Amino acid sequence: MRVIVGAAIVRGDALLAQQRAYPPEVAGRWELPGGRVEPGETEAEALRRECVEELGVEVTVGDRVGDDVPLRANLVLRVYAASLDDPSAQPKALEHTGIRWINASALDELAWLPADLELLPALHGLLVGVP
Ligand SMILES: Nc1nc2c([nH]c(=O)n2[C@H]2C[C@H](O)[C@@H](COP(=O)(O)OP(=O)(O)OP(=O)(O)O)O2)c(=O)[nH]1
Repeated sequence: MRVIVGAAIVRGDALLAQQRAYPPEVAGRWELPGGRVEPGETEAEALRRECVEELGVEVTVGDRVGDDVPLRANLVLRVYAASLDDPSAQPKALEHTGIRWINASALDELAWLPADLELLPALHGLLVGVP
């Protein structure tokens, strides 16, 4: 089983989402930072690497969020909570069209990738009770 890892980065009352620039079929859709786990990497290492590549920020990886979402044969999306090592850091869209910090009320309105829609209840759970 191969794994795509995603980071649910929460700061204050908001979750970071990024908008895909490619491929054309999914350009404009929103997703969590992350990507493929490379050989020899742990899932947390892959997430830390992807957050540097995609956002230019260092993160600490926490607990799993939700269940694995099947993407295709032998491939799943697996999400972990994460936080910015420097809470004042400004993540940048280095490989994406843009990023947004979204609060619970806007979570359901974004044009998420289909797999991410299945994670919305779990992502809401992360933002519940956040002041
Ligand atoms: N990163 C990420 N990928 C997701 C999410 N939801 C979802 O269906 N995917 C899919 C889209 C892609 O088919 C795959 C990850 O592609 P990617 O382009 O981010 O990963 P990568 O950098 O390792 O891939 P590549 O450039 O080597 O092809 O997982 C999500 O929330 N975050």
